[in-house]
Amino acid sequence: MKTVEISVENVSMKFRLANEKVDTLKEYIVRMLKKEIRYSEFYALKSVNFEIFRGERIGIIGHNGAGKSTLLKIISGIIKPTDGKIAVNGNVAPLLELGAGFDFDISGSENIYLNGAILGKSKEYLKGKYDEIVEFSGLERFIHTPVKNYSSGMRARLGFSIATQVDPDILILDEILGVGDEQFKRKSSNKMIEMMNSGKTIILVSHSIDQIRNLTDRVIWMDKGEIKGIGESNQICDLYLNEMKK
Ligand SMILES: Nc1ncnc2c1ncn2[C@@H]1O[C@H](COP(=O)(O)OP(=O)(O)OP(=O)(O)O)[C@@H](O)[C@H]1O
Repeated sequence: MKTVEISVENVSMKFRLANEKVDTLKEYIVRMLKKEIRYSEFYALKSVNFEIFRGERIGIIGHNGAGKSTLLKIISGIIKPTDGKIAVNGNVAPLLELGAGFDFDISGSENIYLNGAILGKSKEYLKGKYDEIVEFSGLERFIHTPVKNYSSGMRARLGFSIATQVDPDILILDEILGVGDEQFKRKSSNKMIEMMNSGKTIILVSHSIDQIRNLTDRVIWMDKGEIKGIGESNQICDLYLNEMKK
């Protein structure tokens, strides 16, 4: 029997957009206190419903601004929807904001335990994975240095290594992007492709229709915050490409 791993029920995400341009923070605060700023409501997602089963590889496609990243952030728990329900059965490694949970004042080594705990892993488990994480990151020499002294590329490398080496149940990717320098980019892309073929539940957002066809089983096509199509990857990609030609 298929096990539901992620269920998204009537999920909407409303943002408030300021109607006027305000140049400085001071002006913004003054005008906000005087209630001079008018907002309009904008739905990045509107009553979205679907289920994802364990072990499925799901692609999400759609134009710029269709709501794809917003949906990934909601599934990852980075933001909460303004309406609807989301249930995730398993631990999620969102490769969206790498190292988002890092504490900059403590070392890379300590952050492995901190970030690993955020991903739902015990200290004992992380001890067993520690050497692999450090080795994959290639940051052996700097692992006891505070993260505030890392370059952004070094932080991304450590974040990527933790997220992928802790064996997450669900992997969420906004484009298969390689992080870090050229050598690490190749290594990280290969790692992602290996994970995509490993039987895990995967959600991949991509503008590359070839990548979506090759790497996913089912596709959700988002359009202006709503699901325009959901089904077998080749079928939905064909519909999407046909619509592009119009
Ligand atoms: N924090 C926010 N505040 C206001 N509007 C937002 C916010 N985040 C996203 N949006 C808006 O929500 C809509 C959907 O954005 P989202 O990033 O989910 O689109 P996307 O499908 O991932 O686009 P792309 O392909 O360009 O990455 C866009 O119109 C965007 O401007």
